[in-house]
Amino acid sequence: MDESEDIEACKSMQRLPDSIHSLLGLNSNVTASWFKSVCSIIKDLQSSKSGGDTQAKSKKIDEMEYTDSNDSDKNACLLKIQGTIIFVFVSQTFLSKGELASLNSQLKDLSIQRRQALNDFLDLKGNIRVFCRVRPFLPDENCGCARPVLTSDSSKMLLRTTEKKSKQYSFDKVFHPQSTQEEVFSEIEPVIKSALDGYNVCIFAYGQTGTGKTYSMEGIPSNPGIVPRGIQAIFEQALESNYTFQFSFSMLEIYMGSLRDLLVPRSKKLRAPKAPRLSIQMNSIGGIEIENLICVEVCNFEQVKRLYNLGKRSRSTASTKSNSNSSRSHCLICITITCSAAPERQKETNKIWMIDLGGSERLLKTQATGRRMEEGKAINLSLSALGDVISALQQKKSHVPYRNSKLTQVLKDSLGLDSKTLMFVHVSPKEEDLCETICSLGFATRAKSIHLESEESPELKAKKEVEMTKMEQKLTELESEQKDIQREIQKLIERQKLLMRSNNLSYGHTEDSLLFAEEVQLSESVNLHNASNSTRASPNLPRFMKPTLCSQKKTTSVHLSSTSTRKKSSNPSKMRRSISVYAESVNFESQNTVCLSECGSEFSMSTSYVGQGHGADDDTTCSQGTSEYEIKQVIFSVKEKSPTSSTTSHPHECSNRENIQVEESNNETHSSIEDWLHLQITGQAISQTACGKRVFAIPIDKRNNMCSQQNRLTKSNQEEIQSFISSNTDSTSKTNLNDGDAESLKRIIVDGMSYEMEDSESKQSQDHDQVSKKERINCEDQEEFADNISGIAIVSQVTKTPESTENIISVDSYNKEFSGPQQHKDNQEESCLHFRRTRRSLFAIHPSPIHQPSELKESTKHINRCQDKELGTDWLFFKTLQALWVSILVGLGIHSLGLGSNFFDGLLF
Ligand SMILES: Nc1ncnc2c1ncn2[C@@H]1O[C@H](COP(=O)(O)OP(=O)(O)OP(=O)(O)O)[C@@H](O)[C@H]1O
Repeated sequence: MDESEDIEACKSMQRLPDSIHSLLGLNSNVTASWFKSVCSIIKDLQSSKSGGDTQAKSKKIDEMEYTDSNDSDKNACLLKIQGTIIFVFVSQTFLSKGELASLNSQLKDLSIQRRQALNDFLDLKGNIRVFCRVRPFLPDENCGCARPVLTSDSSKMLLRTTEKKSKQYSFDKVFHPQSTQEEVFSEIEPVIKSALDGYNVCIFAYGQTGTGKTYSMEGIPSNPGIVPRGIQAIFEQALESNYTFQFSFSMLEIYMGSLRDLLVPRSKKLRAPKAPRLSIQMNSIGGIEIENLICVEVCNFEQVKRLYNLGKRSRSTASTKSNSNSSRSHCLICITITCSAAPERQKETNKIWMIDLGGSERLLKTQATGRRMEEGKAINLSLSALGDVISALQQKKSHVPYRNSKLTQVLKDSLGLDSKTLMFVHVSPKEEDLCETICSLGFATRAKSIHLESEESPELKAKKEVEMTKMEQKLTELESEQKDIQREIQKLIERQKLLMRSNNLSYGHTEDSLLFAEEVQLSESVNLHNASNSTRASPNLPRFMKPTLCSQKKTTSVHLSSTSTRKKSSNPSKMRRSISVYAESVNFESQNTVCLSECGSEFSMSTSYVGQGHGADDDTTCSQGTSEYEIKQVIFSVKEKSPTSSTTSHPHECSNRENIQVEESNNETHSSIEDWLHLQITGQAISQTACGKRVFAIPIDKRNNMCSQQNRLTKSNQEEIQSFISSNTDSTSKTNLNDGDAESLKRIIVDGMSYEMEDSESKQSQDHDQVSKKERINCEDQEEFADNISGIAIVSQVTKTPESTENIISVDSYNKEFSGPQQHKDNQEESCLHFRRTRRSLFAIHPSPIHQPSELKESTKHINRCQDKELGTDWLFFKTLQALWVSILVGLGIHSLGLGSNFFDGLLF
């Protein structure tokens, strides 16, 4: 019986108790032959699915005899049949639960095997692989001249250096000019899988300016490149996976040795506030964190695409001799993948970097001057540092020179060890670019150094090929086996749902049937418990402690609503606020235990960023943590909630209801993302007070689509803050804020001061911004939007350790704090944006007495007085000492000159 037939059969069975029930009053229609045929259907059903004890019990059906003596006997017969059918349903429900548990454990084993097989396969292929891509001639290029680049086979390349000489280079693969984007991507796909298995991945596009790096990475709309394909593949593969993942997106560039967040739009205004400086930090487990980098939680390709387009607009590009739209920086895209429900993954959180490197160029050839020359130098320097690092890793040197450039510092935790690195070296087919081509191929050779040094013999190579083919086959088999089991699970879930519905329908009909079914259920649950440990049923409970069938029915609905209301996870070790729908109730056991219990852990992951149900306690806990890093993290509001929360969940968890929710939320996501992008654009609208202190502001657009209720200050709050800010420009005006407000504002001021300090330190990035203003894309609409901001929400001081996000004070917690208990209560709904600040900045306070609320003014005055007092005592003591010392010196001098008192008397008179 195939899947659809099975389900159809189940559906008909589902209707059977109903049909029988409807016959209860119409006994005249029930004949002996009808009774017999129903009994045989039930027997068939039992024999197909039941076994062991279930079958023994179902012998009852044979014992049934149709007696047509009177109506009450007929009714009794019908009730017996009904009860038996229910018994069959219930027993099958339990059997399928046992089956589900075993399928789940099989699936887990398979996924471990598959991960291992994939990793072995990639290890054999090489954890650092270098590819070469030869660009085709462009329509406006003269392809008449002899081509210096020839590809002999898929891994070798001949470069004709002179008329008679040619040099051979070998790579993991060579993509000739006609190679398609699909072919290129085929090399990426296994690595994407590896990224979902928890390995860090780096994909680089290297090459001379204008050789097609951006084409390979980004592609063109009609022919997308590695980045869009890769990201799409990540989401697709996550969907197919057994686990739920969280993804976040960051985009930055390294321009002339400094980092710049591409998700922070540049402002055209001269006096516009600068974005906080990005700095590279290492966390306690050796991971690299970029302080202040915006990190956006994403849950589908569409969101990433929009963010990517936003970031792309801010990239530093300029027209050069070789390329009219040349990238003058390294562009780094980072997808951070988190999956805490999968212990077999290599890491709980890992990263996949996709890097469009700046074009390598010979300055002599480009004849670049001024800034273009400086840019070229910076690019070449960092490329050389990257080459050194890759070469050192290939040669397994004890010292890897990561510190030599910002690029290698950022990628430190993603290059080497068990990370996967793919380098696509691009070359031009043009004769005139021969020197650059030699340079690029030289770089590639260095990156592949270990391969060249231990040049494999043909036999060894052939053996390796065979081994790899075997591994690939094994991998394919494991993957298809995995898919089969996933399908089985899905089928079983469908069946279970139908059976459950049947049970519910049937139980409603007669007391007898109900009691009978309960009896069966109890005995079956005992069997099931013995059969499977993974089932969290509590069959050993005495009957009075077990849920009644009515309560089971209720709990089904409770469960469904609980999944949608998304309670908060109690897991305190989670890095970020998590919302769990983990179902603790034993009531689920009798219905869909395996599915729900596993589902709980999955959902607790999948909905972690939705931002609901942030209790006050949470926020308090968050605020107390110690911090090393400062990362601005933007979390989509509840409307933006991750479809991955459902779609990437374990197949057997995907209830129809959840799927429907996902589809609905997807529609909302699109409009919300637009709004969020606007918010990002206007996010630069950092309110600036006259004294230069900055308040990091999150603008709220007029439609209020993106920001959730809790992230908005009430109108009066906003007015208060605005009046406070304006009052700061007038030192005589007094604020009428209460103690709590003043406290909060103190913190804002502290933030402002520390930003100010950071600003003064970030001269280099300011310079960059000054320069880039000339090259910047049109931001007028962004500015306009910024001018239309209707209000501001103030971001509070946030602390975080890399391991724990309990230490976050989010916007909502600030708002809670600021707006008092009422709003606090209301703020349980959603969250939108989280900005984190370092604890360090808390201490980086310039004592500035102006523009402070009265309490702060008072305290500052007090501090100043104390300081003056302390300083004054020291100063007096020092002056006295100095005077004494001078007097002694003068005395000694006079004495040595032999001048007596007569001399002084003569002077005076
Ligand atoms: N494989 C290819 N097929 C078709 N066109 C290509 C290919 N590779 C590159 N091009 C074209 O060549 C031009 C230059 O490519 P691209 O801008 O990607 O170079 P780049 O290496 O990124 O340059 P830069 O370092 O200056 O940014 C573009 O017009 C691009 O469309």
